[in-house]
Amino acid sequence: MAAAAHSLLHPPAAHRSSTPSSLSAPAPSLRLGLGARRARQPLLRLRSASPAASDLTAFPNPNASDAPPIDVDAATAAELRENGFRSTRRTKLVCTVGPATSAPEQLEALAVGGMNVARINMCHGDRDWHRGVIRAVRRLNDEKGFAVAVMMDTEGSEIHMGDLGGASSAKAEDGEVWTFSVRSFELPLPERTINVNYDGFAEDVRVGDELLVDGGMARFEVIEKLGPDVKCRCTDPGLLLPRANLTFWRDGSIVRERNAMLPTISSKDWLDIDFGIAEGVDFIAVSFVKSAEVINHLKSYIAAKSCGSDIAVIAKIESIDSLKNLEEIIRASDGAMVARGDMGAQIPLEQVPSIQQKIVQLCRQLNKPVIVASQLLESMIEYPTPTRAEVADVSEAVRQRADALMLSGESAMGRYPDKALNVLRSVSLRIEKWWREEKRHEALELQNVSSSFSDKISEEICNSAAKMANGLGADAVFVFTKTGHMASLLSRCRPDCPVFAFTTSTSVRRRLNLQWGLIPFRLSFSDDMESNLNRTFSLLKARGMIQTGDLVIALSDMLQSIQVMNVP
Ligand SMILES: Nc1ncnc2c1ncn2[C@@H]1O[C@H](COP(=O)(O)OP(=O)(O)O)[C@@H](O)[C@H]1O
Ligand SMILES: C=C(OP(=O)(O)O)C(=O)O
Ligand SMILES: [K+]
Ligand SMILES: [Mg+2]
Repeated sequence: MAAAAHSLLHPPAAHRSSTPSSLSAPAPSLRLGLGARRARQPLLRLRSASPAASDLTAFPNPNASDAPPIDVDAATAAELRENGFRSTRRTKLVCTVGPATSAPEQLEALAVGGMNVARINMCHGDRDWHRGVIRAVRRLNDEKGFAVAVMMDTEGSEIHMGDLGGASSAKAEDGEVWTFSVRSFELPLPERTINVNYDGFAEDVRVGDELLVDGGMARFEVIEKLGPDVKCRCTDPGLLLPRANLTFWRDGSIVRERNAMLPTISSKDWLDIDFGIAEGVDFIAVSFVKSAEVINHLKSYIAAKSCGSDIAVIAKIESIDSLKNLEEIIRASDGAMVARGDMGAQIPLEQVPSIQQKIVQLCRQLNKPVIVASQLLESMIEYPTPTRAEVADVSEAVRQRADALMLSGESAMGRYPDKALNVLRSVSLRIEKWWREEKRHEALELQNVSSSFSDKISEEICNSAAKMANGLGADAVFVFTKTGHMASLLSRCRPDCPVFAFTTSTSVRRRLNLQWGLIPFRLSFSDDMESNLNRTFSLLKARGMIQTGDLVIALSDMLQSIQVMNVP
């Protein structure tokens, strides 16, 4: 992993003869004549007095790898060629991969359809299956130039049912008596019997408690306790799915006895995390986060274990505790997920929309990417078109300008994964366009997020560049960034035009793929902005992705500069 990332810093084969000192001279392929010279004369240049951070300086290695000069996928290139900058999709799309989408050709169809991040849910599937999916996504990226990131979502230790002995679902009818038990059974399971993963379950529930499956997909009343077995009568019939979440309620409140003491990251989760680190996943989403402490703990664990490779930690906001400690959790994390499925099982449903909006805004203030998840297109698990209400829900998340939308069952086990993805794509495009044209988005007053002076400069540069881009009607902002930080600060401003983020590392490129409005490219570059720009223009022009005359605002985190220019 570390070795692979390192080799990506090497310049492309075509520039093998370059040495650091010769970088400002145009490389042979950059003899563009008049156009190239024009690019070296920006209309405006602002440069801060602060010296460039030394760790941001690129030193091309003369033993270059055979990496192509720029990594871009065919789907993005085609989109830019056909529709131009203005109509690229800004909202990112996360697809949960499951039995309906795990074959290589199904994954490719999702990538072509706009999947930016593939999510694997560790509640389901086994190690070999997960490994197969992660490697298939990597292969797709290597062979087809995609930058699909992989997100591993932990199981967490909340109470849930077992896997129904292999059945894909079970139906509970009104009045039926079912046994919920912590015993382990031989297969096949006795009729109307459900395993529960939490040993304290039978002790904690009381006769008269209400038991909700997945927040109300089915309801039971506890009628009798017999040692490890709890007999429950179905009061609201419904479908039971493998590993469905269980909550129990007493006098109208959710009961959180000893289960509130369960660790957020279970021992099984730690093994999964080790596996994720070894396989080089890009994101780890932590289920049922209760405090910032667990996020800090995981981040130090990853730093110690992964020798330099950077895995981002996403806090899933889905429990009452996570709402109590919201701001400190988000500050500690690299991003958040509004996990509306379990959240809706823990708080009254009518509170979910306002909490969603609050989390989305808070994440933007704190410069953390945010994903809106669960039931966006739930009916498309079975039907080829969404309900009007689902389209309205997706539109609202896009209007709030969340970074990303997520499919769960729709892509994991639904009948129409590609159609569901296409609905997210077309609704995002339409709403984004509408809001841009009508200038309908409320101007969010962005507070300062930077602590160091150097970061403050970057932040001010990004805020100004976004404002200039809107004011000048720029076609694109280009940002050359090593760590991705400046790209994320630009994304936070939600400018009217797309942001082309050029980074030397494939892992940074994949991580940026979760963030609103960023089109990430892998490119080796130097700290000479003029030569970077010339080279980038020529590479993108050769692919038909930009044209002479396009108005570009270019930033770099090496020089902390802003340039405004027309593409030569
Ligand atoms: N790896 C997998 N193997 C089998 N089924 C899966 C897998 N991932 C997801 N699913 C199915 O897709 C459904 C929706 O996925 P998701 O929302 O991630 O899980 P959950 O419903 O457990 O929260 C799951 O209930 C499960 O039926
Ligand atoms: C995304 C969620 O988590 P999971 O699918 O893992 O339950 C959720 O609860 O909304
Ligand atoms: K999960
Ligand atoms: Mg959940």
